Amino acid sequence: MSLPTIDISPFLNPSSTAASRKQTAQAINTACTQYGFFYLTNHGIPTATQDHIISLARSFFALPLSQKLQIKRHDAGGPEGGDGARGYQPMGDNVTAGRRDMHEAVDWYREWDHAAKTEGSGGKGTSAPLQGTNLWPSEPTDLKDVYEEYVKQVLTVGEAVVRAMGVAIALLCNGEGEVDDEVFVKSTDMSFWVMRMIGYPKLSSSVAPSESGSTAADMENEFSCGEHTDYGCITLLLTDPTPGALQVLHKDGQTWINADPIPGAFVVNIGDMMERWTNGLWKSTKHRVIHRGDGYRVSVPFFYEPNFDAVVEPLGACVRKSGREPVHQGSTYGEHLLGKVLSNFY
Ligand SMILES: N=C(N)NCCCC[C@H](N)C(=O)O
Ligand SMILES: O=C(O)CCC(=O)C(=O)O
Ligand SMILES: [Fe+2]
Repeated sequence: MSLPTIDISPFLNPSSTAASRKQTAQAINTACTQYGFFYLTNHGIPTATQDHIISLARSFFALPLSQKLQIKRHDAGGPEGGDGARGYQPMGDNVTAGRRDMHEAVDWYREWDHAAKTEGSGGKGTSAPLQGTNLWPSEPTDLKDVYEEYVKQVLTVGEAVVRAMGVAIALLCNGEGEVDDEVFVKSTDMSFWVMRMIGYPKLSSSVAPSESGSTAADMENEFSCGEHTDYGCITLLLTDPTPGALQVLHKDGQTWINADPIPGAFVVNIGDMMERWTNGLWKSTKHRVIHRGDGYRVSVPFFYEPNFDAVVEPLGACVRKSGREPVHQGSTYGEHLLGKVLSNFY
């Protein structure tokens, strides 16, 4: 079993035909209904740029801990402010489902000043934990410039994918009433994006997940990143070539599929907000990382998320198409994100 591939070029190229866009949209429907994960090709970001992003990440993680700690994140903010969940998180600090993940990471978010459209959420309030300024390492010296340029490029790709997803959902729910095929574009036009640079040492334990008789130490060493769903709209994942690390849960709920990297392609998956909008027609699929292969693995997921203030609720046509009650009564993406971020640390 392997994941489908989506050619996004019809949504990036202004002279593409309606037929080619429809073909891409239909392929997205199949991929998101069956897997919630796919490979994305013809996205316009050169392989050399992707390789540069990965090699800078590798150089950063190879630095002495004391140097990495210069941009350490201390907390997820709070009423007195903090670093807004931005900065370096040492090995074992991240927690998924109550267990330590065996990875280290740096997070950057959209700068807060521009994140909120309204006065209310721009002030200190419930959003305080995410207000802060990005922390950039002084080494590698060109990391900040290269990553900031990459953010601009990957935002263009994210926009094209959610545009295609709007067309896809309108096709899928055709006949179930009005569907605004720009709904995802409008709700992400100030995307409160997150970029995360992750380093994974090879796990030392040889115990398989949940094998009985494993000791406490083994358990701590079981997952590079425990099983979870992503929080928002879509994730555009870039990784080094290490195979066998990222695993995606098949919708049978039992089989883990290896999402091995394909050179030049992004691994894309949908997050919780996309599942909510589509009332479960598309699934925010569980995935995990177990790195027992060779070498130190690095990845850089880019989370293309809704606006902080976007109200996300099931679309009427999707509710009718699904034949189910609405899966959620609606809330802002910011509220959903805060609930996640505040429970993410050891
Ligand atoms: N989607 C993001 N930001 N990915 C990092 C998630 C790792 C899972 C997280 N600790 C959790 O418990 O959900
Ligand atoms: O490193 C990877 O391959 C995936 C990471 C991931 O799932 C996440 O950070 O949300
Ligand atoms: Fe993830």
